[in-house]
Amino acid sequence: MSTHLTIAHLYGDLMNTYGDAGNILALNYYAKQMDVTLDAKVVSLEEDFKAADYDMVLFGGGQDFEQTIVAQDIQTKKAELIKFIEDDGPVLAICGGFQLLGHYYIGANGEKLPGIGALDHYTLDQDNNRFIGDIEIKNAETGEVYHGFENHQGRTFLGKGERPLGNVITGKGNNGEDGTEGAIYKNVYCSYFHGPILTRNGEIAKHLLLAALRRKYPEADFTTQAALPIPATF
Ligand SMILES: NC(=O)CC[C@H](N)C(=O)O
Repeated sequence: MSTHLTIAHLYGDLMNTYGDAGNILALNYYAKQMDVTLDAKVVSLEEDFKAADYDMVLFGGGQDFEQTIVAQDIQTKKAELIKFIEDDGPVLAICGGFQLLGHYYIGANGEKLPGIGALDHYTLDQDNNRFIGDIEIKNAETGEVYHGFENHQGRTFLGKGERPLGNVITGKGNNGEDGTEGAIYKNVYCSYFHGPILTRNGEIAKHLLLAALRRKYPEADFTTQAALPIPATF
């Protein structure tokens, strides 16, 4: 059976710090082994996002300047993005993208940027400091250990219905206080990990692809794809 997935790369031309676009290369790598073809389309400023047109959404990180622009434009896509998420659409949101899926982000200059409140977290600023460095976390449900590199000013606090992507082993994570990193809500995976995250943590690529396949092809059997081994990168 031939399977195909269409990915919306949200603001891929603006929110592309630290090579987050490499996540598409990683998805392609795993999709090929799962016998799935992919196409990814950048959906940027003043372009329509229709939930029904996509099987997955990627939303990368960005600097405060780009985030200011995106925070305004994304309000026009808010209703369809929430529809996609509530309808179990798989999403990967990194750093600035993670922040803008929540209620708000306070930038380094103290400006409060609105998010879309699709997830219940919020992000505060910090005084003249950033969390920068290698990070390692462990997911409480699967026991999977993920590796990445974080570089963020924002301090995110999770809300209702969200569980962390992992608990911090080394590094700072969401806020440097509560030991959480990232968020999972329905099929939405959020993280501060660059690296990019999927090249270093193939399990997450697999979770996203399987979620998209099962949603798009509910009658099909993806046991073989689910058994795909993930090469260790360390
Ligand atoms: N790497 C990023 O996406 C950074 C996001 C945001 N500008 C922050 O500093 O927290």
